[in-house]
Amino acid sequence: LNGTAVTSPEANDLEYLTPVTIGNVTFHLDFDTGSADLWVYSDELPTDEQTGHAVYATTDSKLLPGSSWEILYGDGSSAGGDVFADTVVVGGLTATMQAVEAAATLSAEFERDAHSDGLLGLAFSTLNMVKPQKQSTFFDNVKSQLDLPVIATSLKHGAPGTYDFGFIDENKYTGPLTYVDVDSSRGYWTFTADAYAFGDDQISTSLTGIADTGTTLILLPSDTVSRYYANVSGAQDSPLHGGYVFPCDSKLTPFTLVVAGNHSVTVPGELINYAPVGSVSNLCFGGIQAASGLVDINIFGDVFLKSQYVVFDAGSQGGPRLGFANQ
Ligand SMILES: O=C([C@@H]1CCCNC1)N1CCCCC1
Repeated sequence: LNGTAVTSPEANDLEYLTPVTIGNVTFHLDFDTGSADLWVYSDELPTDEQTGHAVYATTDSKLLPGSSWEILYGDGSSAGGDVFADTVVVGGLTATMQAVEAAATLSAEFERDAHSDGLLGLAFSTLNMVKPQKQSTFFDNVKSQLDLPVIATSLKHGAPGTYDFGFIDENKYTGPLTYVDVDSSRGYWTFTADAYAFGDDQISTSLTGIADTGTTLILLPSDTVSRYYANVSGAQDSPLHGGYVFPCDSKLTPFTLVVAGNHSVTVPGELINYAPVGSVSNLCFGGIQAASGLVDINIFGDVFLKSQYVVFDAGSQGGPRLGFANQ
């Protein structure tokens, strides 16, 4: 059995939300290939923090005795609580004894997110934060039902896309799929590009980072980012806006990763114009920004992933790997 779930972007493609049924309640969760916990808003939160969200009824649920969870994300946000076992359905696929992590505390960033009802982690289960015993991700729990141990993402700019589980949909991409090996030793979908390019200007330096559906932008080393915006007239690193901004009518340089020897994975300039900074100024915020001090790795987030049909292959032909094709 395989499955497909439709995922829909919030305003400015800030995050993509996908319906997940837990017990008999449907939650809209942020699928996150950069973490490995499935957590949801719950009745253990202060009532005002539950308002507007689907809420997990812990009083009707099967507790995992003695288990708890606490996560600090690289963007500084955090959440924590206790753990239950429940039936979780995504895109027609069912995990009967899925660890569902009920939020009892949320940081301000999550309290401000009026739309997401929680996260569904799709990184490797070694990254799960439940104690005393790590729990398996939804993907690990359904993997044995799938034809192939793969998740394939089709995230789009300003339009619904899909998460395919167990199969690769040839109708969703053009040209060949190019695969690159993944180093899963830190629990992320980490890969290395042999070189990268800003437009026609190739830089023969390797770039290692993670494919992270839960991060909005592309986050790179600050000197690399400054070199990119040197190509964009009128661009400036604005403390007021928290990163690089430029005139909204700028023609942005494409960003290319060179992988698997000589295959180019290119993000068109248009996708690097992330969004206007506000309703009055004609400044736009860049889709490539510097990784914050908290995070010491590069993150290829949604701005990157939107240009590709991406196959997160956990080992259909040996080790874990990522496949990229234009969509
Ligand atoms: O917390 C995160 C991200 C935050 C946004 C959502 N995806 C997971 N990490 C990924 C990069 C290394 C540090 C941990």
